[in-house]
Amino acid sequence: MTVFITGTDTGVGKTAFSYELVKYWRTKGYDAIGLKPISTGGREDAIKLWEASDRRTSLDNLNPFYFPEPMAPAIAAELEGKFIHLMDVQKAIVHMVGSFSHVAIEGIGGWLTPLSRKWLLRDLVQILHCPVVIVAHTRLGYLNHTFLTIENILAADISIKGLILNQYASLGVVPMAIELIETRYNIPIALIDDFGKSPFRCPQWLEDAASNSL
Ligand SMILES: Nc1ncnc2c1ncn2[C@@H]1O[C@H](COP(=O)(O)OP(=O)(O)OP(=O)(O)O)[C@@H](O)[C@H]1O
Ligand SMILES: C[C@H](N)[C@@H](CCCCCC(=O)O)NC(=O)O
Ligand SMILES: [Mg+2]
Repeated sequence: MTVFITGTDTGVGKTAFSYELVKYWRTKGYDAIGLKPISTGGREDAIKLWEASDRRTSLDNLNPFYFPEPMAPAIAAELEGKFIHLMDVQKAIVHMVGSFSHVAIEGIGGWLTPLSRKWLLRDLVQILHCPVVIVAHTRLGYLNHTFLTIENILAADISIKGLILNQYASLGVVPMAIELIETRYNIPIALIDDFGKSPFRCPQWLEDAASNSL
């Protein structure tokens, strides 16, 4: 199975979640890998996913496009005199997806992050035809960001596997907040605590999807 891990913003826990998910899949015996096709401002995310993936491929395969400036890829690439071609990114991802049983592809920033003057992250996911998992950090304002993200994904006809409400304990996500999301969009939700406090538990809906894919 392949899932695209997107978020409501940068810094919401996409890497943290993808890292735990890939490690979990591997402990279950799946040949799983985490990809970070595009990164800016360093390769830390890619290195984390590389470690979770037991370095089953090279760092360059896992993270083929990287730019030093910590900005939107469209800007970081131009500052280097480069341009991100959507088809090149798609090709690099498809090559990896074909070699592993379980793949978590981490996006970059939020859902509409610009990859170039022409393309957004959404366009990449559209041509990949893979379902998304949305990670939302539950700091105040997350409901608005979550609704905006969900609505845009659905409008693009992309399937949503589920929503991760990350570090929910810090805000104390209340039952009504969950109800507001569930009744409006009818998507599976998982609450994820701080990994320092409690061990990772794979959301049941992701678990079911993973075993069904074999
Ligand atoms: N559930 C969690 N438990 C502990 N730490 C977390 C958790 N979620 C996120 N963090 C921490 O919060 C910070 C931001 O998370 P992370 O790097 O995963 O965000 P991101 O969405 O991948 O950001 P980017 O857009 O830069 O890729 C990191 O220091 C990460 O370790
Ligand atoms: C620098 C950040 N950490 C991240 C890029 C975030 C882009 C945000 C773009 C924006 O919406 O302004 N890079 C990355 O995930 O590789
Ligand atoms: Mg990240």
